[in-house]
Amino acid sequence: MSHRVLVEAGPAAGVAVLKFRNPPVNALSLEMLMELVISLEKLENDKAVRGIVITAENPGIFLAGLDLTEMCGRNPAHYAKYWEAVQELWLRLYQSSKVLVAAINGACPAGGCLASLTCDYRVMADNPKYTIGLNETQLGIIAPFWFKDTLVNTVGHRAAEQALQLGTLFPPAKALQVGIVDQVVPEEQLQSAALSVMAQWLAIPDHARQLTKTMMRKPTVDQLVKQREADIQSFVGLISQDSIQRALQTYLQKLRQKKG
Ligand SMILES: CCCCCCCC/C=C\C=C\CC(=O)SCCNC(=O)CCNC(=O)[C@H](O)C(C)(C)COP(=O)(O)OP(=O)(O)OC[C@H]1O[C@@H](n2cnc3c(N)ncnc32)[C@H](O)[C@@H]1OP(=O)(O)O
Repeated sequence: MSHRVLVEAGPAAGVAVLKFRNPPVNALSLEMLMELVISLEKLENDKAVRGIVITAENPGIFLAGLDLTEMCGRNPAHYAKYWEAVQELWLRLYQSSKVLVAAINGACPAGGCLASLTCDYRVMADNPKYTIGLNETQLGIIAPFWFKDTLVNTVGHRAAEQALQLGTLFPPAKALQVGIVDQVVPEEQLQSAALSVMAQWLAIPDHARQLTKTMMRKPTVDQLVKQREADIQSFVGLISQDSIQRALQTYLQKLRQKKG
């Protein structure tokens, strides 16, 4: 039984809706990553499901990205286990044979942005409080190569380089202009817009669409698959550095003090 991920049958035949519900901010903790992987595996094996709308149960925060508490003050074995789970989720999402449509109904930084970038189409609610982007450099860390590749595949090299170096979090209109999202709609129309685009994608024969998706994404997937262990070791080495730990602690403290 999954607590942090809710899967519902969608209103249209062949469509499931996967909702994040990991309060307070839908951070990708180890438990949540594992529940997501299990939910996605079940959906992948369900022949009745052809498309999945991915959204947050509660509007406001789509996903707050990776859980910073999983990357601070832990031991190398924990960092390795955590990073392997992050890789696994990305591999499941990016290689999914289903049509994935992200209905972005809240803040979508870093790992949240990455998850949405693995989808085939992104619709974002037009709320200026919501932003999306790979903001790792603002935390004093760098986006790994496969985060970078996923962004480059979406927006092109120049826009990705600028967004990554600056760690830009784009509000909806700007995100649309850069191409990080495909559509911006009034908040109350988000779910219907996602279902409408899903219907367009499902009008294409599955086998042709799936083979095309694999052809487009395989080179990017292969890069990680062939160096998964090395990527884990790089992550563990980097995240264990005192300077990185200090940067992450400072960022977490700033988030906590924001309220005070
Ligand atoms: C060569 C290979 C090398 C590999 C190198 C790898 C290096 C890269 C490694 C890691 C990559 C990481 C990618 C990430 O995803 S890092 C996470 C990035 N996320 C963020 O920057 C988002 C931070 N959060 C926010 O901006 C806000 O919290 C927001 C989501 C907008 C929600 O705002 P609000 O509703 O006002 O809520 P609060 O800010 O008050 O937060 C409530 C509590 O939740 C805690 N929190 C928030 N975000 C996180 C998080 N990502 N992880 C853990 N905890 C989080 C926050 O501290 C509050 O806690 P508390 O109630 O205790 O005060």
